[in-house]
Amino acid sequence: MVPVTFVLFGATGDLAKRKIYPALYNLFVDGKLPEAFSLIGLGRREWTDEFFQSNVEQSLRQFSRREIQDHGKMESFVRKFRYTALEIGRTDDYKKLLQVIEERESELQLPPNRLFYLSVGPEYFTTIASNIAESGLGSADGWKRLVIEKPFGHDLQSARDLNEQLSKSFAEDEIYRIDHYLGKPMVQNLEVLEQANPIIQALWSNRYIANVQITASETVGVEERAGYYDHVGAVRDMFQNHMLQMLMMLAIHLPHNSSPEDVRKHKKQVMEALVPLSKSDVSASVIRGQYTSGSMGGNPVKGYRSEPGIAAASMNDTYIAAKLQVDDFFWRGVPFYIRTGKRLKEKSTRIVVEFKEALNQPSTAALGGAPNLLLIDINPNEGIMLQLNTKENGELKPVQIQLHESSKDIPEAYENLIFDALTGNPTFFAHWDEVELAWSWVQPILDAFRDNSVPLHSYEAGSNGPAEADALLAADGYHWWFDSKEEQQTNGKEDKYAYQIGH
Ligand SMILES: NC(=O)C1=CN([C@@H]2O[C@H](COP(=O)(O)OP(=O)(O)OC[C@H]3O[C@@H](n4cnc5c(N)ncnc54)[C@H](OP(=O)(O)O)[C@@H]3O)[C@@H](O)[C@H]2O)C=CC1
Ligand SMILES: O=C1O[C@H](COP(=O)(O)O)[C@@H](O)[C@H](O)[C@H]1O
Repeated sequence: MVPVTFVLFGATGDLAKRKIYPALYNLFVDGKLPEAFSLIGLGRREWTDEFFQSNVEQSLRQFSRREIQDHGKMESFVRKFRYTALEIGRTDDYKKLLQVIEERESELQLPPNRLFYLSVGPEYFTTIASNIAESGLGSADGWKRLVIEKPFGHDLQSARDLNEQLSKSFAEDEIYRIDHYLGKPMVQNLEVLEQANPIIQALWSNRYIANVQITASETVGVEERAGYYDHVGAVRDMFQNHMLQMLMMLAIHLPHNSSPEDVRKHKKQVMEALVPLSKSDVSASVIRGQYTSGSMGGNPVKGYRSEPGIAAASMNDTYIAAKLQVDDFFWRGVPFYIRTGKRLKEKSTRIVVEFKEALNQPSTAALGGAPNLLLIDINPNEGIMLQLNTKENGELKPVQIQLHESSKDIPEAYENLIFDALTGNPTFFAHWDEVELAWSWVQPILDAFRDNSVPLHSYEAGSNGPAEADALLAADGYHWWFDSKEEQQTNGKEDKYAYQIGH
């Protein structure tokens, strides 16, 4: 692997501690970090290298998916880390940083390949990018890359402004916009599922698919992020990025041996085919919700407006469901239902593809069966399940066949994404075209929410969300799958439908 210096802005922060250090450590253990690797951590705090290294060590003990058993290995990992205090707005600090980087490069004989990872608030992105460019931190004798965390903008205009600013210092192919859902193994698998399986490929269109349901439900509430979340809501926090990325990954039809450019080109085509909503369409296709008090796992929990730091009359959305249409040759007429929310009954991210009934035959439901379904479990369980019908005692009976269940010892999203950024593979990062099209599609929803021209439905914490989201599907003759206990796949015998190969 190509030697590199990893320059981490926000090295003293929460994301670095919980995600970035553990990801780098697990890459190191798996032999997926370059032999010659240096990390320079940056923050305002006046830390020594030793203090920084011991913080990194502590974060590995607390957050790494692997238990730290080999102390020697961990020592050799943290020895690659150095710390320098830097104030983002102070240009002199970048000159000092350049010196530190060059000293380490010469000590370790590294070429000037530099990856700048911005694990700081979005208000700092443009200042950092321009200071990097102006201080000569990008060298003509090596490459430079910029990895940025979300949120990428607050709406369409601010995202465009941000991109314009960044592009003065970094070319598009040097910018890696993280969407951690794109790092999840099952989301990465979506590309292959259709491409590498002729059976699925043959069925993957409006000819056989009735509807697609994409759900990301969370049990957590707003936690300690009130200041951020109350201005953002589910639509910006999850829908504009993670949910639309999952839709793109499911709906693309890729040619064989596709390149990263093919993936991006086809994702862009999906976004271009999304039927736009006018502001006045929003109330017919979008459900906005906010949680009230309720109970989670038997414990009472507060409603959103009583959470610390949340405005008492907040109209912020903690839930959103929407019906989308992809108007292209493959998907015309197939509704995509998407929903995400906080303080829901379970933590689960999944995609359900519901197939149409057989032609010229009575409905399978009338005979005791159920529609054929393909369930793609993304998080926290990972797996694929196919629901078919069989006959038992003269009656149809749905059975669920577990096609794939991932082992627990698999890389986390951040490991996959950091590895790709280090090796220069942009496939699973959000290209500007996708981000812009996603903001464009979402903008009428933002406007309607801001103007309160759509109702804010309340739902009890611990429920499946507002009843109005059920009505969105019922109007088309469908319902959300796997919301009720008896439909749920439980790996167990009490499950009404469960039938599992090998169990
Ligand atoms: N935490 C998470 O789970 C997630 C975070 N994100 C995104 O990641 C980014 C970082 O989040 P998070 O780690 O939680 O934030 P924190 O507030 O925990 O950390 C912020 C970091 O920025 C540094 N910093 C702030 N201001 C300055 C400044 N003026 N000069 C130099 N350094 C500065 C801080 O260093 P110091 O205090 O030493 O000055 C600290 O290291 C944000 O964009 C967030 O939206 C995205 C997904 C999940
Ligand atoms: O980006 C975000 O994602 C998390 C949910 O991520 P997951 O991997 O646990 O599904 C969400 O809680 C957070 O609000 C949001 O900013």
